[in-house]
Amino acid sequence: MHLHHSHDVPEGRSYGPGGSRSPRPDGRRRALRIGLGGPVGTGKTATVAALCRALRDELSIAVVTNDIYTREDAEFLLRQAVLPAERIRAVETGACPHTAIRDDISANLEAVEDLEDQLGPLDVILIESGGDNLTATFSKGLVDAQIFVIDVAGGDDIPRKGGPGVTTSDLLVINKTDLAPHVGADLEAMARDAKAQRGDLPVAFTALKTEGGVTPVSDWLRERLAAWTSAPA
Ligand SMILES: Nc1nc2c(ncn2[C@@H]2O[C@H](COP(=O)(O)OP(=O)(O)OP(=O)(O)O)[C@@H](O)[C@H]2O)c(=O)[nH]1
Repeated sequence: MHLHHSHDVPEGRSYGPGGSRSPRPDGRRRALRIGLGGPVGTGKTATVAALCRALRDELSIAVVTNDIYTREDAEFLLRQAVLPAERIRAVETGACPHTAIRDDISANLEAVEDLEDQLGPLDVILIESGGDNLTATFSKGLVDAQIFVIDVAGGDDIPRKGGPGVTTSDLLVINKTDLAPHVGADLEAMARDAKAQRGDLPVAFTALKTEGGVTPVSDWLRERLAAWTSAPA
């Protein structure tokens, strides 16, 4: 099919914007698109890697990474062989990664549609944003749901301080709980503060270096996917 190379995002994209379930031109439902954002070094790539390992035998998964000038995150995932190489795409944002996931989403949309064209039906596409600050959020035109990853090493007052990632993400991941005793982070206070900021929106505490550490996130993703596939197309 024809791929868009312009920087404008045309109205009525072929597979429909995030949030819309409009089918692909061949009538199939498009993949569920999940964004992963969060500050530098909190474990976004580690979450993507662990999700791929946990789910790749049961689901058809692909990944898009965003880095400023490099393909580092994609290369890490390739080295770790979490998925076959053709399932991993790198977008070099060349500037603030915010822009690529929020304002000018055309390069990411192109990567997503390209993956679906080349690989056939996919269940999930994970879109990882470059490391950024607490305000990085994804355009609803790019993703159907977003995960925001923070860690206990960044300070246990981050959930209390809020910010759009903490307050509005569909899943807040608080990673590196294994480090809590070493950095004096109070996990119960973090859970309380997150609840106060997020109400009923879910929070997952993870220790990704631990076997099975990604389970709360993979369980959430399975639920999202079940809701996505059971809703009318
Ligand atoms: N102790 C501990 N380290 C972790 C955990 N998860 C990730 N790490 C480590 O934290 C570092 C950063 O993880 P990444 O997954 O690269 O973080 P990122 O958010 O993708 O980083 P950027 O892409 O640079 O923003 C790596 O050295 C990981 O091995 C965890 O649960 N516990």
